[in-house]
Amino acid sequence: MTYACSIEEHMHWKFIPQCTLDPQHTLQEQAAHQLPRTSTSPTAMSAAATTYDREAELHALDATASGVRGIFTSGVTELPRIFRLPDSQPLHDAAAMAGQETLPVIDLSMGDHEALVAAIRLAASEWGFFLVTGHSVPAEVISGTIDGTRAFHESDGGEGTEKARLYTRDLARKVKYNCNHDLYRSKVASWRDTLQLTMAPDTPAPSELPENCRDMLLEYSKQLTNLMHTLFGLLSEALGLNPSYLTDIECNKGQLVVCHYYPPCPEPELAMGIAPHSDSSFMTVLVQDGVGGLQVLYKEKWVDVTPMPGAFIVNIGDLLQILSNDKFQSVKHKVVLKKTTAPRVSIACFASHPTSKRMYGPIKELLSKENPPLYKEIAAGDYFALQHRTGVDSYKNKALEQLRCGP
Ligand SMILES: O=C(O)CCC(=O)C(=O)O
Ligand SMILES: [Fe+2]
Repeated sequence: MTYACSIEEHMHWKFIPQCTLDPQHTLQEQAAHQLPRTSTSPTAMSAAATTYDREAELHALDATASGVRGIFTSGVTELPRIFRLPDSQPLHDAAAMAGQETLPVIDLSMGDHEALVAAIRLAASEWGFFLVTGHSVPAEVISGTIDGTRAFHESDGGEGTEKARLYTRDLARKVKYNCNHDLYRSKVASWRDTLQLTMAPDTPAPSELPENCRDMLLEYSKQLTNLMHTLFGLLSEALGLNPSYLTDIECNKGQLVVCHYYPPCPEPELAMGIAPHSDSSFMTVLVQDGVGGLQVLYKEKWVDVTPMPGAFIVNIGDLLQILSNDKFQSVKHKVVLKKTTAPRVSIACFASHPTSKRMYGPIKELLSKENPPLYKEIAAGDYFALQHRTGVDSYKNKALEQLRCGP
């Protein structure tokens, strides 16, 4: 969110007009076409060029309206420089020390309710991340939504296409497709395209959704609202509150569904799928296909989230860390790229409401003399803006730090 957070996207962006370039052109051709005369040449996109106009190349990529997938299908064999991580990228050093631990797996269908609440409490406080099985989302809804996402991203771009219709950085649009929500702000672009849908509190008209996965997305959104309702109930109980507490304060009122597509990358070790970030949501529920690449920071080591068919990955967002007064952790995660010929698809569903004016701070019932509030109150919408301003870096969460009460 920010992703580098998905939801942060609501808070920024200048609108870039759509482009009608011939999708058959390679990105290099289009870049050459659009670069200023003083710029290098088609090779400006390549890693070998010694000087390059980064801004122009970002605009050239944006203008294709075909994202990273368009670069991939143009047949590049070298990673374009806009995606190249600096040699000293410390995050890669940390990636080298991958932890052996595995994420907790929680079976929602286990009969013992107390044991279930205790398992959620432990996972949310120690890891901030866990897998859930035994949920009631039908397998065909999950696989259908993943397949629909893949089909959308692999459909043609260019004039008159669904992709061109949806390609935008306009914050007001509820349904948008683009490449890197932070393309013009981040130092390094990520090897990823995204279809983003604001599904609640106001659901977009079905005609706004991509045609090939419209029904699936509506069904997925409904199922995820129900799953999140269950999870918020368990998390409320894990905090010692009544089960409806978190939904009563509207944690499940907003929903953002973010469908990521990571094309195969020519030099995966030099690029990033998603830079390290924590989610500014209350909670995020993610499903991934079988490719893998998601890593979670646990005890200062990056731990792989190995794909588990049918399981959802749940993580606590910053706003729930605030509400819980640090009883639950919002943890950094990132996506590394695999050496694979298969694209990766993941769908993140954020319980978040970036325009909400409702104030959130540590829950009063959790506070005492021994447990004073650790954070100031903030409106949900303002928190997203704060995270946007402060940015994210590898280990610190600057937005949370700024909200922390003084010593
Ligand atoms: O693709 C993934 O596995 C992670 C996505 C993510 O972290 C996000 O959208 O915030
Ligand atoms: Fe995330």
